[in-house]
Amino acid sequence: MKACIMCGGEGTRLRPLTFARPKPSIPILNKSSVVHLIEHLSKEGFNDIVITLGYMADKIEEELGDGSIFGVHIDYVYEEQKLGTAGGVKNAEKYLRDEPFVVLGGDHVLNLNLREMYRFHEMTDVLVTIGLLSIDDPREFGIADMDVNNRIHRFLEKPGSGEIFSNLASTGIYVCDPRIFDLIPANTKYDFAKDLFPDMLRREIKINGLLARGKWTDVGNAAAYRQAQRWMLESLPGTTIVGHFSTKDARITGPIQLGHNVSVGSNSAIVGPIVIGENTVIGDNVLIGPYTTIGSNCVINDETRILSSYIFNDVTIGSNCNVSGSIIDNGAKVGDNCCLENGTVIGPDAVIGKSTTVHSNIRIWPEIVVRENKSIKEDIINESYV
Ligand SMILES: CC(=O)N[C@H]1[C@@H](OP(=O)(O)OP(=O)(O)OC[C@H]2O[C@@H](n3ccc(=O)[nH]c3=O)[C@H](O)[C@@H]2O)O[C@H](CO)[C@@H](O)[C@@H]1O
Repeated sequence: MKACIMCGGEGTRLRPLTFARPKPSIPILNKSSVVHLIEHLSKEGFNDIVITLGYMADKIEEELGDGSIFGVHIDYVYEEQKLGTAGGVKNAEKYLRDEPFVVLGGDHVLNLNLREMYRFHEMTDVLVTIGLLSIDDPREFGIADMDVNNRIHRFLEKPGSGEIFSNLASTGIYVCDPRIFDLIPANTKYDFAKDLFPDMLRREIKINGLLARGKWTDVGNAAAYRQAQRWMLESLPGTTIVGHFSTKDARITGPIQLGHNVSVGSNSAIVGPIVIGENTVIGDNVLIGPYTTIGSNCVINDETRILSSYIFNDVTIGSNCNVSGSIIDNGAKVGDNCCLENGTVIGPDAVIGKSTTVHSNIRIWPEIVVRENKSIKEDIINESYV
């Protein structure tokens, strides 16, 4: 079966994490999210994959190659200009002309039964079946009004208040018949949700919906990213500790997944679910709480507390720090006695001077150097803000 993954977007809402990488390459459990997606597709029998690329195309292509290590075959198509979601898929038409195919976003994290959705679509004569989920606040999504026979009668992209006629949100996962290409203009910016679906409904061309079962999120912003990490950590197997570590007397409670050569100092406590990459060094009297991932080659110094945070590779955190609900990108350095409050996002290679407090939901851009003893209350996007 065929799948098309849209990876052309710039991921501006996830800055500063998308300065150094495209959105699908942001790590979940220390592995690019698009790798998890390809592994899921492979498991579900979608072995023939085409990926549409735009922003930082080479990063994704380098990482995935021809797909053989994941048991799939991958072709790539490139967007010279922004083509939107449907326009991007139209650009891949030559790979998708001969049988129904599923379309997904490169930032999707899911365990949905896609094969079931594909089979459902095959039993109908419609051009597109939209995967729908019931969501409490669907304002960030397309919403659909669907009848008991799966037919969609209304569709509205990102409804404003007073326009929310349904909480059935489009997952942005579509099973399409190749005849759909006749409805999408070539080399033109054109979206499934903003252009194609409203046009089809206007022309009374049938669209089906299917209530998806399982977990799904798109990693569109930092909050969704944290949720995706949480889900994936919850799926770590039982009480196991996988991997190699050395310690004198640390208390380690699973589930924990460790890379090679992790060392944990004296009297430290690590409480899973947690993933730690290789060669990471954790000092004495450190507490690492549940729902945390730490990448490779990191150093966490003595007396520090890290809770529900996602720390990428080559990061150093000083001693006696409090890090809660934060995301810290590659190569960043946090000095001693710092406090990073919930929702902090620190860009790659940024430096936070010692005894600094970063207030909730603050973002610090790459390579910024914050001096000592600061209290950071607004986003730092260039040196003059520090
Ligand atoms: C307009 C559109 O389709 N909206 C849908 C999209 O919104 P959403 O706002 O999430 O759409 P995005 O702009 O994130 O684009 C979705 C995907 O398309 C890719 N992309 C985007 C633009 C582009 O020119 N090239 C490209 O490849 C992005 O990398 C991303 O993977 O997904 C939501 C679910 O997640 C749905 O509820 C929305 O109905």
